[in-house]
Amino acid sequence: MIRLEHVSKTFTSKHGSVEALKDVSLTIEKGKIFGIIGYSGAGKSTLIRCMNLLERPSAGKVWVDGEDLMTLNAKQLREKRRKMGMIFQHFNLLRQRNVFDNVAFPLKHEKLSKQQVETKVNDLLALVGLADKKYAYPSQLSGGQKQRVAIARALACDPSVLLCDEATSALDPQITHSILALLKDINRKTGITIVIITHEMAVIKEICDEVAVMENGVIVETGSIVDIFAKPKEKMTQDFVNMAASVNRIYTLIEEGNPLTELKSGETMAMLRYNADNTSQALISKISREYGVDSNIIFGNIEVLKDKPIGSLVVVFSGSSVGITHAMQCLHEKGVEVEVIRSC
Ligand SMILES: Nc1ncnc2c1ncn2[C@@H]1O[C@H](COP(=O)(O)OP(=O)(O)OP(=O)(O)O)[C@@H](O)[C@H]1O
Repeated sequence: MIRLEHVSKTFTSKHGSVEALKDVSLTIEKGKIFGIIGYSGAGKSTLIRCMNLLERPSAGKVWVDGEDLMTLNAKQLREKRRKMGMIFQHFNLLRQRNVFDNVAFPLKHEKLSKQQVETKVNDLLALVGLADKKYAYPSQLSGGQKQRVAIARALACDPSVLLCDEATSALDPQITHSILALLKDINRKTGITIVIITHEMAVIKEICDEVAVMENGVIVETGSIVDIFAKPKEKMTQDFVNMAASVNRIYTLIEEGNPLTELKSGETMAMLRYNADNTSQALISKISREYGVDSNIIFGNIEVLKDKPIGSLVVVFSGSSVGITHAMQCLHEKGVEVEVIRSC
């Protein structure tokens, strides 16, 4: 388990100081895949680097598996970090060493025989699907293959935690998918805790159990992936959720003045977010029957997250203004989040 308590980090230079983290508290349960999302400069990298003290917090405590990292001396911290693997956006492989030597590199402190190292590295390369690239050099590998080597190297000392700093940001969507599938598989097989920082909600959606949303050095919202996608509370979270869904195109279409988004007098356009608890109910027919409100669905998408259907619809309601108000109230009472986009 990772626990941050009131962690702050201020960078000071001759140009002034930057408060990269402001009183951040966070608990990541053992065995979870935990995502941290935010725009550039939100403080994500600083936060993940505080988890293994690559960055030392200016204030606060960092607990990993019951140990307060801030109290460890340099040697103890080195030991601890060996149990906390880390991978990076640009892989950070040793260019002059082949794949085998890159993966074997962290094992030099492990007091293993040559044969044991050989077996360990072969097992890790098999795990990441690179058994046939043992003698290749990083320059001979694709981006996805380099990240697989980095993952094997990060797992060499059997860590309890794997920290992923924008690990898929340099990869195309298909390779990103395969790397995330690999991380998920490793999490399932080994029970390792995985922390992922990213600016892409698609990454969070594909792999994480829980997510924290960061803005200006603060965690603005945290929760299970299902709750965050179904009921995002903060504006920043809503923006990220919309970004991952095709329904967010509605805002671009409105800006572009697309005829699809034009409303007639008395119409209201709304975003409806529904979750597993209300997807099976015929709510659109219900509001039509009970309040005489027609619903024209402009966009819709449904996802299955953690085996639960989560969906969003962009709908234009028409009917009497009282009817529309009651219809939206009724949807809200049934657990559907209703956000009015525009009315005419
Ligand atoms: N070593 C440093 N010295 C001074 N300021 C820093 C340092 N590292 C980060 N910062 C500042 O701290 C803030 C948070 O940076 P950080 O890299 O943690 O954000 P981020 O969310 O990871 O952004 P990105 O996605 O662009 O990497 C930024 O304003 C950044 O300029």
